[in-house]
Amino acid sequence: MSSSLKRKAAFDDEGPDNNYPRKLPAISENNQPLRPSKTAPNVPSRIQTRRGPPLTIPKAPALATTTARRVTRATSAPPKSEPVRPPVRPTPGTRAPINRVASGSRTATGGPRLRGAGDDRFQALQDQVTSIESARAVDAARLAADMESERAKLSELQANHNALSRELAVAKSQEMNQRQELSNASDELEQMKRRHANELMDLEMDMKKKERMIRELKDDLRMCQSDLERERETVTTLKSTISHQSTTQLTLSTQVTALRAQLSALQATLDVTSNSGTQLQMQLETERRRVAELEQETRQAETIRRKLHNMVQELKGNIRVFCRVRPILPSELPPVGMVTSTSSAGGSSSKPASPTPEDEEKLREAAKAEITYPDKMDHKEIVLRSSSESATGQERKDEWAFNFDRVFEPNSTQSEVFEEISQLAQSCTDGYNVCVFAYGQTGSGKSFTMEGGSTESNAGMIPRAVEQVFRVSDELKSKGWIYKMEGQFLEIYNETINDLLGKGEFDKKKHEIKHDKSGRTTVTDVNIIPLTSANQVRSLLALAQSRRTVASTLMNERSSRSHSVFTLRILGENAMTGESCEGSLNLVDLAGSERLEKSGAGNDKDRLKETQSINKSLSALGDVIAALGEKGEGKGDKHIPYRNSKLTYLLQNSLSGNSKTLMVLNLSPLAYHLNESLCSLRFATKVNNTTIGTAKKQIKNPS
Ligand SMILES: Nc1ncnc2c1ncn2[C@@H]1O[C@H](COP(=O)(O)OP(=O)(O)OP(=O)(O)O)[C@@H](O)[C@H]1O
Repeated sequence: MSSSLKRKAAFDDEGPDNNYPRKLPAISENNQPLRPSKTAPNVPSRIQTRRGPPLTIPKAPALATTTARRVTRATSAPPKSEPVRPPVRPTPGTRAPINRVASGSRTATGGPRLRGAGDDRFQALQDQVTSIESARAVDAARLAADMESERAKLSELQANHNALSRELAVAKSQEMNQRQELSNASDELEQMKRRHANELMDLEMDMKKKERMIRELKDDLRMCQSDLERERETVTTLKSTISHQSTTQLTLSTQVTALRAQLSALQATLDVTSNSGTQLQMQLETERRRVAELEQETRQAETIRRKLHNMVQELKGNIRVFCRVRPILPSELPPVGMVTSTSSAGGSSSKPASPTPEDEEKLREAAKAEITYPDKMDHKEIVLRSSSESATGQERKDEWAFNFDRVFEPNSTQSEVFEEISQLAQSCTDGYNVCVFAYGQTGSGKSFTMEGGSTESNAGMIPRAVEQVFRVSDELKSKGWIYKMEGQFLEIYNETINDLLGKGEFDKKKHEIKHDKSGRTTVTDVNIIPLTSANQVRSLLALAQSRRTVASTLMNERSSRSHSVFTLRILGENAMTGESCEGSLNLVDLAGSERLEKSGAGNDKDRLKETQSINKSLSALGDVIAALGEKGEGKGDKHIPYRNSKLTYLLQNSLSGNSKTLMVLNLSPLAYHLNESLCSLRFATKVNNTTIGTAKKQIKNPS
């Protein structure tokens, strides 16, 4: 049995589904009642009670016995003789007959009515009891024997039972041990599982870490491979370079050897020449001193050149006049069809024909005033002619000849005009005040001469002069001169000064002209722009022009009805000689000089005012020039009426003292403008004959 238990425990332990110990069925500590022995089915309860726990459940006869015993105690008399009936053996489950008899006897004892029958009955019962008693005795003996055998069996069983109990106890303790072991093992297993899970987790983390490391290493590897590839390429390049250089080195080392040989030869020569070197050093020193002397002489020569240049300018006369006649413009030719073509037969055709080149030329000739330039050498003379019919019907021919410092024909270029002016522009870097006027009637070419067109070739006097000043100042840097330049651009319209480089608030701001004792002229509240390049000046001129154009939409052709004055101030210092100078270049585009009746002002009040103020300022200019001329002729302390107009007052310092003034007289080539041209020529002659300086010009051809 213990082996079977062991086997069961082992099976439980080994069972595929039983990972955990299964609770074994409880074995009762108390002995279970054994099944009733087949050999002693009706053991009386009394015997059983005496000898231990009953082996069988007491049966009905036991009850009958109890009842009989009670009856026996109640009646001590012996039962009447009656045929003994065999005792009725109660069959299991049958009780009623005996009970009924017992209860009937109890009732019978209570009443006299039942006494006779009862005695019989009692006797019968007594007999019965006796028989039962004897049967019982037999049964008891048999029972005792059965009991004995049962007891023997029982003790055998008991022994078996005890043995089994011991085996069971052993098995139990073994099982307990095994269970303990099992529980320990399962605990251990649990711990192992936990450890395993932790280790697994650690391993997974490790693995992830390692995978990451692998990835990084792979990346590194890739980079290293590309680096390696590059390095390999570099190495290849370097190898080729090295091989090339080793060839070069070989060549060079050969050359070095050759050069060393040359060097030693030269060393020998040097030794020979070193002696003469000392002599050359001395010569060099002498030459250096000579150079310094020459430089000093150059500087002195520069100062002398300035003086001579000034003298030449003075000898030419301080106010010089150039006359320039502009070409006829295509727009000034008479409209096509006005002249009958000469090629048309009979000349009577009323139908207009397209003009031939000859006709064009004739048209041009007819429109042109008769102007000639007889002095082909010096270009100083201009002659105007006109033919008209006198009152008597005779043809009258008039001729006017004028002499100026230079006359420019219609085909002359801007650069040719500037060539003559450039010396004046240079004077202002020498510290002189220079003033260039453009004078002439409206449309005669003043603005073209002063400002010019947009291309390089037709740039006017202002941009060219500025460029020249910058160029000369650059050249003079080598002689120690450093120049600073600044510029302003003003307009005088109806005797009001406007700042063309300001905000364009024309005729609103009040500007005043001031002269200080050092001969410097300033205008209040105007923008003075530091100038750094000729290009910058060009854009400033364009800005001024645009401001004037804006204003002209309000005031109708403002540019021809106002004077414009561009002033470039130059401050120079020579650190070598310690000299300093301050000069200015005033470039003036005067308003149209036409007379009142020609101006077309008529009843237009504004035009009338404009023309009057133009005339006032131009005649004031004439008066100033005349007064200066008289003063120059030595007519004492002649008053110069500078204050008569804003223009003359502004240019006061440029018209006197060490100023060099040039007037460019612009003339229209049109026959229609002949009279205006003559007026301008007369005014210019007056100016030209004025000498402010030491030399006086002769009047060659008074008109
Ligand atoms: N030497 C020249 N060569 C070619 N064209 C010229 C010359 N002089 C003037 N012109 C042209 O004649 C026209 C009038 O010239 P400009 O405007 O300079 O005259 P102006 O005297 O300044 O007139 P305003 O007094 O109205 O300003 C312009 O179209 C100009 O281009």
